[in-house]
Amino acid sequence: MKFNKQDILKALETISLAGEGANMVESGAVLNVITFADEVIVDIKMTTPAMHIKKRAEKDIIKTIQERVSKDAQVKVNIKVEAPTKENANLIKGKAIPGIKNIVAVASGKGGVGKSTVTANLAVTLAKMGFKVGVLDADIYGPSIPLMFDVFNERPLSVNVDGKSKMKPVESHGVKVLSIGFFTKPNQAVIWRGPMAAKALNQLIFDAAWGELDFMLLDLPPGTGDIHLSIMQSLPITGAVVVSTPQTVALADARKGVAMFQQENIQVPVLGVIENMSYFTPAELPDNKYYIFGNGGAKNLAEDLEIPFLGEVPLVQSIREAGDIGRPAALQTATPIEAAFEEITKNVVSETVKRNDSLPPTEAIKITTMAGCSAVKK
Ligand SMILES: Nc1ncnc2c1ncn2[C@@H]1O[C@H](COP(=O)(O)OP(=O)(O)OP(=O)(O)O)[C@@H](O)[C@H]1O
Repeated sequence: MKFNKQDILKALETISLAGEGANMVESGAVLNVITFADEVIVDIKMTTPAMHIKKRAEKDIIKTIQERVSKDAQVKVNIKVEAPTKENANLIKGKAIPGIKNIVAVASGKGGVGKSTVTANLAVTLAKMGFKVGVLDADIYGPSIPLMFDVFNERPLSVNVDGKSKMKPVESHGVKVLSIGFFTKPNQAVIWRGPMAAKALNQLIFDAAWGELDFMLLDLPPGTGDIHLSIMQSLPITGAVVVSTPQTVALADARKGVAMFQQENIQVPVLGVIENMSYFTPAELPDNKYYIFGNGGAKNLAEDLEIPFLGEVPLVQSIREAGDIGRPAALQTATPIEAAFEEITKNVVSETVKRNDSLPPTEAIKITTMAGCSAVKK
């Protein structure tokens, strides 16, 4: 006996997949029906890999065909799972900026965890590796990058580029720097709404003569407020790095930070988590480690959220001192601090490359200088 394909389709029109209003023929879930002797093969596609929903669909199909067409039908159901394609998922938003290949936002949920310190050290390490680097200090609440690069008394000059006046970033330690702090008075609390901050930052990016950059690091304000939403939605951010200490309160805020980037209307890929102040090491006992804020918290968080762990930075007096005198500690050669930042920076570069590779070719922004990073050699 051979069954009629139309009868099978008619039977399948009486059932729908869980969560879908239309019947499975109308919704396009039924891909194909093949009948051969007493066999009926139904190919369907689903958007969920959930086992119990797959099982239920299979059971419903078999039951319906046997009830409505023939109880002798030997029904086989093939289920193909197709994840829904999210529009604009992980695409770079905003206008691409000529000459700037990657914008990496450095964020933290909690304040004071060392986000600016990490940004400054990442920047000088990238520059040492041969990348062209810029830092844009977007921390409107407490712009500390000018201090960390010893340029707090400087102001960007105006230069003429193709007949237009542009701001020339200040240069220090091989890194181009612009800060919102150059334009606000010291001791003045800045009260800005998100769109205002985003507009000011847009100017610092688009109306500045950055030249060619492999990486622009964006030092974000702490927290997860509307400022962040505006910045993320209006600037073409390649990816974000979240800095946290291993302390429970900082980790809880870092989790919120990651969630913010992964939010439906933001979708900035998270390149990973960096743990700062992982352990304290006194200068006179360099082999001793004291886990003041807890042990391994950020690594566990990264594992839990299934995002890369980019590395850890110890709490050492010289990092603070180096920041205060405006010469990031990673510039001190042949030190464990230099090695720690090199490791983290390599991881940031390789995660950026991976992220760019997973974009459609038209959107992909490639890094051209691969110096110092084995992970990017192809
Ligand atoms: N690993 C470290 N070892 C020693 N001191 C550190 C370390 N990381 C940061 N610091 C010090 O901690 C203080 C806060 O760091 P930083 O300003 O980088 O934090 P932040 O997260 O950017 O702060 P904010 O929330 O104000 O933006 C600074 O004095 C800095 O020098």
